[in-house]
Amino acid sequence: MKSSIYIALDFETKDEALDFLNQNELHEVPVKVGMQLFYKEGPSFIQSLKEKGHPIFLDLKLHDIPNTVYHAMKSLASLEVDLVNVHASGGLEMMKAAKEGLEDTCGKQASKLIAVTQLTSTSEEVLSNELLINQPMDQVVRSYAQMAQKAGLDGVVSSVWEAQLIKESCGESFVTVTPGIRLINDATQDQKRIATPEQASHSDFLVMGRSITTSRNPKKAYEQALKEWKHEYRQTTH
Ligand SMILES: O=C(O)c1cc(=O)[nH]c(=O)n1[C@@H]1O[C@H](COP(=O)(O)O)[C@@H](O)[C@H]1O
Repeated sequence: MKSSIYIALDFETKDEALDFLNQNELHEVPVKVGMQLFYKEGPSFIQSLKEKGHPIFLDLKLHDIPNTVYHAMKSLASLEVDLVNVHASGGLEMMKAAKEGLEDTCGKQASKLIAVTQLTSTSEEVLSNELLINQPMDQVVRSYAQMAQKAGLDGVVSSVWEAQLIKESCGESFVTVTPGIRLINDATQDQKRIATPEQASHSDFLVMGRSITTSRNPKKAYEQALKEWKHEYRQTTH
């Protein structure tokens, strides 16, 4: 998998999503399909995106008992997308079951599996006051990432601000996927742990929705994000 930016297709219908991609000439770009569109349009939409050559992150964030997650992943495996995810808070056994479900269907060719550590919409305050987790965010994210690695997963979702710690703890090949990305001066909206593409030097993949999809010029916004991110890449790796 080449590092890239997944555009979050958080639209109401497949027609809206496809029009967005066509009108902005975003051909074959990596896309993320989440609950909003998948619940409405289902597997046939995934198939049509694949036929158009888009790499796909199917973001359904499974979180249930291990047996249910195992069978759900068996169903999702047959869609043969690039990336699927679960919530790490489902625990070690659930994550192992998710991986088994994928591999029992597709073997080593299965979709890559990643776990959400803590949502980028969760602040330190919410972590401690609502979720009653009394450890700093970066420690929680690190230990969920280590648990995901122990379960045999390929990587995790976190904010940009924990990506370096994850790489240090789990190794360079453990994949870091970071949403909560905003171009400079864009509104934060419901996100809490945001960063610009330029700050994302330890991310293997970025996920960007509204900064691109609601931009006046989405293609330009996408290219701008890639440029800022890759610039940072060059500075840190050479
Ligand atoms: O798993 C995800 O993709 C995800 C995890 C997370 O912690 N935060 C997060 O924002 N996301 C997704 O990433 C996208 C971010 O959208 P924007 O805030 O519009 O850029 C949404 O589709 C979210 O569902």
